[in-house]
Order: sequence, then C-alpha cells, then structure tokens
Amino acid sequence: MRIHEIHVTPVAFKDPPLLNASGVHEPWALRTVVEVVTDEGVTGLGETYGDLSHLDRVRAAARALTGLPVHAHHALHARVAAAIGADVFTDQHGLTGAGSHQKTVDAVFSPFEVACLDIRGKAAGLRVADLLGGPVRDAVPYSAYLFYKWAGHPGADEDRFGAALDPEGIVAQARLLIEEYGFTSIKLKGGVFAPERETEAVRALHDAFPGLPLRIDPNAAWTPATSARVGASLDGVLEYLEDPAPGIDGMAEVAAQVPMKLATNMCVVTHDHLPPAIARGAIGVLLLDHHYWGGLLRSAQVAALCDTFGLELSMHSNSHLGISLAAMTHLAAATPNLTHACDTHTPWQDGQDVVAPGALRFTGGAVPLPDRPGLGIELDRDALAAMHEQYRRITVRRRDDTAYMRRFDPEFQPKRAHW
Ligand SMILES: O=C([O-])C(=O)C[C@H](O)[C@@H](O)C(=O)[O-]
Ligand SMILES: [Mg+2]
Repeated sequence: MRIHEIHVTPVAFKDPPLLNASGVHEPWALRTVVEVVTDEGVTGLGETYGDLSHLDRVRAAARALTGLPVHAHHALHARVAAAIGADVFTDQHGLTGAGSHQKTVDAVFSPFEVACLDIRGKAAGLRVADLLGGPVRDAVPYSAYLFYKWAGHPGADEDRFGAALDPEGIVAQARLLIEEYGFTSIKLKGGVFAPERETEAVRALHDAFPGLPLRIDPNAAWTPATSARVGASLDGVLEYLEDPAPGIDGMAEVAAQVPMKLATNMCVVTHDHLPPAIARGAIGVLLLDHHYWGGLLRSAQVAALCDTFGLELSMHSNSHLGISLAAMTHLAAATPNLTHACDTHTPWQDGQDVVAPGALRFTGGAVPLPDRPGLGIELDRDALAAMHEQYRRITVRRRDDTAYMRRFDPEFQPKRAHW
C-alpha cells in the first residue's frame, strides 16, 4: 500500500470569543484536513493546524511523500524532515510553549501519520486503537473546558453560551456543558484576570460541583511566587495545577512548594524537555498532544517514557474538528497510564464538523471508541467543501489572539509571569 496522492484542504469554522492569557479567539478558527489516498484507493484522514506557514509546510511535505508505503513510519518521518529543512514554526499565541525544529517536524508529520494509521486500520479490519496496542478503555473521558468569554464577538449577536466573566458566569457555563455533554471533570482556562478573581471562580465551581476533579490553567501568567501562594491556597480543591508559571525552572520552583501536582503543555513539548523536567521534578502530569508530539505512535512512546519516570498523563487540545477528536480518542483509549480526563474544545465548535455524524458522540462526558476499522469516521465532503469555501471568503490566515484583542484594547499585553 503506497501513497498515491494527498489532498490538503484548509478550512475555517466559527469560534466564540474565548479569552486566554494571549488575548481572545477570533470569530474564525482555522484547521487543515489531510486526505492520504493509496494506490489501492484506500483513503485515510488527518487533521492539523491551519496557520498559513504551517499549511505551506504540510503542502511541501505532502509532495514529498507520494510513492512511500503507508507502513513506513520512520521513512515517512525522515521525508517530512527533509522536506521542511531547517524551518522552525512558532505559533503566535505561544500557548503550547516554544517552537523548535523538532516540534515543527513532528507537527507537520502528525496528520500524515494519523492518516496512514487510518489506512492501515481499514486495510487490516482493525481500529487505530488496536494498532496502538489495543484499547484499555471503551470510552475516553473528556473534561468540561471552561473559558472566560464575552457574550459574543464585538459587533455581533450574543452567542448561545453567553458571557462568562465572573464566578456566576463560569458556574453557569459549567452547568450548560455538563448538562449537554455529561462531563465529570472540569478545567478552567485562566490567565485572563488576576489570580484572586480566578480562584474565586475555582472555589465557586468546587462548591457547585462537589467531588468533580477540577483544574485551572493560566498558561504561565503567574510568577513562581504567585503560583506557590495560589497553589497552597487551593490545597484539596485542585486535581492538578496546569502551567502556572513559565519554564522548567519556574515550574520546578513552584512544584517544590505546592501540595498538588503540576501539569504542562508548555514547558515540556518535545523530547529535549523531558530529561531536565524530570530531573528537576518540575511536573507531575504531562498533557500529551499528538498534533505536536509527532502523531499517535510517537505519543504512545512518550506515554511509555512517562510511565517509566512516574509522570501521569492528560491530553491537551486546541480548537479542532472530529478527525482530531477521533485520533485523540483512539490514542487515549490505548494509553493505559492516561488516567486524567482529556481536554477538548469540541463544545465550542457547537456541531460544526467535517466528520459525518454518527461515529463520534459524548455519553457521560466520554467519547465511546468508534467501532469501525481505522479511525472509524467518514469525511462529510459537503461540509468540507463548505468550510473550505468559508476559508476562502475570510482574510484570517493565522491564529492571532493578541492582535484581535488589541482591536478592542490597544494597550493589551499577553500575560506571561504577569501576576
Ligand atoms: O494550554 C492549553 O491548554 C492550551 O493551549 C489550549 C488552547 O490553546 C486554549 O488556551 C485556547 O484555545 O485558547
Ligand atoms: Mg494548558
């Protein structure tokens, strides 16, 4: 089974004004859909970021991969690395840590790898989770991923989620997501307001949903000293504290002083970061993300390393569609030591998808592993065409939460070790 052709399609879908330490989400989120077609006519799907410079690299890699067997994992990775050269991609928002050459290669490789696994599963009559060692759970729990948000984009109507700018708004948002999806754990995206105001919301959630595991993630908006103080004050309230302060050194300083484990998707984002983070005791939980850890097999290898060194696992997400949700679900289902509910932005996409309905659903806050071979999903070609048309109509070509925020608050500065 050799790669005969690859289609790379950028898409745009509506995104609500979700606030974070870098600014606010624009009205449109971008993604790239990758379809790999074999010489036998079997198609596999992958999904990745939509920033134009990344899209250009994905297109260059796609041209380099035709003719290779879909099983040739290492050769495919080497071809992608060669196609990219010395390029380094750094996303503007910085919410997933520093860019590096390794991370760039792994991020470009990821959608092709997922698509090849989809093909290999279809050809063998096996689910992707089976190819990753077999599922250890039938359904993958996700958390209610709460955001401070405006009622709607400035100048547009209020969206159906409404405003969430205080503890009452955050609790109401949690109720809505839990009612609709059945989530049994909660994550609050912080780094928007002063930590005192955000911990008030955490306490309100703790009171409103007793017993539900709870996390806050200010994306390194706090100094180590503030993180230590806030962490100590939330003893017994948090499941883990995610990226309170910047860098491995900053996180190590905090970890030594707080009672709960620290989690990250910012200070450990490539293999190079693992040895120093482990040596310094900087983190207790790693948020895997196959989109920048080089696909599903490489993520599974990182998961095994984490097991060896006693790190727990959760999973990170950015705005995404169903192809990514399916890939995340297969990986999480086949990762025994992934014991925390995964992040997902799915509720914020509010039904917009390129995946045909039916294969992916939430029940009790978890996504049952699709039971058909490969990823177990199908592309909705009309939806893909409509989202591609949306992409062509708009001028947004990269995610820039800071520039969008500055349209409404010209003085806005991204919050890094700010409080
Ligand atoms: O740190 C995290 O969990 C993220 O980077 C997730 C997303 O980027 C989130 O912050 C967002 O979408 O604004
Ligand atoms: Mg995070």
